Amino acid sequence: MLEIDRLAAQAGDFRLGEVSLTAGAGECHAVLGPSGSGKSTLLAAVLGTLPVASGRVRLAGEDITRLPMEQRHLGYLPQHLGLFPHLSVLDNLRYSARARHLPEREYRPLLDRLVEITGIGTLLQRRIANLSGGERQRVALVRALAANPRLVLLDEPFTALNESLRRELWWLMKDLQRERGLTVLLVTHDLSEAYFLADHITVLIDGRQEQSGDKSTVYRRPASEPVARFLGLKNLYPAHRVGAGIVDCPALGGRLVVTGADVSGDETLLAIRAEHVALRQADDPPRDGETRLTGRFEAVLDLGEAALLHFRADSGALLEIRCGSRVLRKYDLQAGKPGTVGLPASDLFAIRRRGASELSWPPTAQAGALTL
Ligand SMILES: Nc1ncnc2c1ncn2[C@@H]1O[C@H](COP(=O)(O)OP(=O)(O)OP(=O)(O)O)[C@@H](O)[C@H]1O
Repeated sequence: MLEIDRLAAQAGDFRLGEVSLTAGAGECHAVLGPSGSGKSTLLAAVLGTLPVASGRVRLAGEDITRLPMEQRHLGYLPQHLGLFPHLSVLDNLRYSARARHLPEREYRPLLDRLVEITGIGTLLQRRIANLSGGERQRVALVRALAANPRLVLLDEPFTALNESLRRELWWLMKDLQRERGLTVLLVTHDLSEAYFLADHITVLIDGRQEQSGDKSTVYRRPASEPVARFLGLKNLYPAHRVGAGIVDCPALGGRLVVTGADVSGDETLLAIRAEHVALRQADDPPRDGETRLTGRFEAVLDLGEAALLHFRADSGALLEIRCGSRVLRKYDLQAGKPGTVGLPASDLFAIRRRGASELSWPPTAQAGALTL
């Protein structure tokens, strides 16, 4: 089990901290955040290549905060791969196990399996310089995993790979986590990768831990505007507190009640995920607690499995809607057509606005249309 407790570190002028997170044996914790937010810096501090200014890192109960890097026995796939160019692929793969003086019979079965699954068996005698980008990435992944580490740190491990290989490796990671109790600290920009692999998610913004929790909570209830925007939530509308648990949100049709968490300041944002905006027919009977908006579809984009729509409400608000592409055909949705959408009360939630007074938290807000 990995426990990071109020970890702070300094890289040049950049300060990271304080970060606290955990990952149990066999779990994956994904670290997300915009470029330059400190994700690789966090990995460097856990790995031991960057000194820790304060805080603790524990692995299986052992405090490794000040342990020399080579005694931590961690698997590491750096963003720039860090393969040894003068060694063959096979010698790169054996490097960690040999450095730890593991006998070949101990590490070879896992290594052979990883080689087979990643399809690099024909590359073993090649030099790193002669490999393609995707081949190097697979070699670096196998190298990070081959010595059967307790914890593996993966910095953007699957970026140069095609979709089908990436998915295959995602499943491989799941297998290794389950079979060997492999614990993973993963840095990624890819939200679907984080949702697939991770049990928990931490979002870093400007070196600060903005939110951390189980992945569905972070997904369903981003705690602040920067997290929401980073996670791709577009439907955010300014709202004002007008009474206990009541907000006025002109863009979403007026007054709404916030039942889960009261708004303690004046300024907040009401939010709804694109996939929670419901498509309705103009003559659909009203539903309890659902806010209806009429307007016009401005754009309709068929992405294959799913579709993205832009809907301009009569109030002027723009809503992004995500639905299955079959729905497009069912309702014959096209840009320029008028339409009606529903905002289910349980899917509307309040978000803390940076720079403004804060909401009371945890974020269990549920908003519903208020009949006044
Ligand atoms: N050794 C260093 N000296 C000075 N500045 C550094 C050093 N290492 C990192 N930084 C700075 O710290 C900030 C965070 O860098 P870091 O690599 O951790 O970000 P990141 O979130 O991993 O970004 P990306 O997604 O682009 O890889 C950046 O502004 C970077 O330039």
